Amino acid sequence: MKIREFEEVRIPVVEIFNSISGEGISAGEVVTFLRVAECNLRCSYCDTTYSYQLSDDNYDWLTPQEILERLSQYNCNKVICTGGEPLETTKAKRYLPLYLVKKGYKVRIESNGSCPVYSKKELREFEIEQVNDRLNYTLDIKPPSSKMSNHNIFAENFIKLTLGDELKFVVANDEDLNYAKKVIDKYKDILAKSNLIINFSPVFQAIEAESLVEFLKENNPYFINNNLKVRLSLQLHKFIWDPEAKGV
Ligand SMILES: Nc1nc2[nH]cc(C(=O)O)c2c(=O)[nH]1
Ligand code: SF4
Ligand SMILES: [Mg+2]
Repeated sequence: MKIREFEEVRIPVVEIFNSISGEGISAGEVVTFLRVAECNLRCSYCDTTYSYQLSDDNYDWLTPQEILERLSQYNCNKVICTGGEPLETTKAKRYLPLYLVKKGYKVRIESNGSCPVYSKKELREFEIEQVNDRLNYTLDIKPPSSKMSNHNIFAENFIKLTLGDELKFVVANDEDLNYAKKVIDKYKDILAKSNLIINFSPVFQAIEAESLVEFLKENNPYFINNNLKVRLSLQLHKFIWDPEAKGV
């Protein structure tokens, strides 16, 4: 889709709010969240089911121009595009993060890892030559407990990631940890080369953060030997606010 065509579409927006980024590399930074509707997955542990409950009162169908107007009220140049799934390939919402980059925002995309990151052609269509640090990805890798692990995209996406990008394993049990280890081992060379950060994040209240720390300590020699940057990531927003709260 070209930028001109994109300017004519409407996008289902669930919520826009300022908060601190709760997870990963950007944790603790004040950012504007832009949550688009709909998701191609149905994870067992989804904490944003309201983003895909199809009812018109849940979303506002906004034009790109209206989204820019809403964003400008938040006075922040950093946007986290989340959902739902922002990168679904068949939907116009896929191009919203590129549009925001084009308009001068620094954008991080929180994707479920089942959709391709942008191709060079898509960047060109939005008249973006070099993204540099204006566009970063946080890609989930869905483990067995999510029941969605057959949707993961691996090498084709990993190869396009660079410094400032990150992967996130949201894990609930030992089976998930073993799965994560296997994925990391299989793709360790690409992962090390891409300079990204690999986050381990516990499904809220499903696995003790302490046992995740044990896992990271145990596997640290392996991570170091393979030049992998691995971290624990807790969802700060679940500690600061009611874990069920929206818009935080
Ligand atoms: N504070 C805060 N940080 C977040 N990081 C990722 C979020 C998401 O829902 O994707 C999120 C969220 O909803 N709130
Ligand atoms: S990918 Fe994210 S929004 Fe979609 S079902 Fe899974 S947890 Fe929920
Ligand atoms: Mg979320």
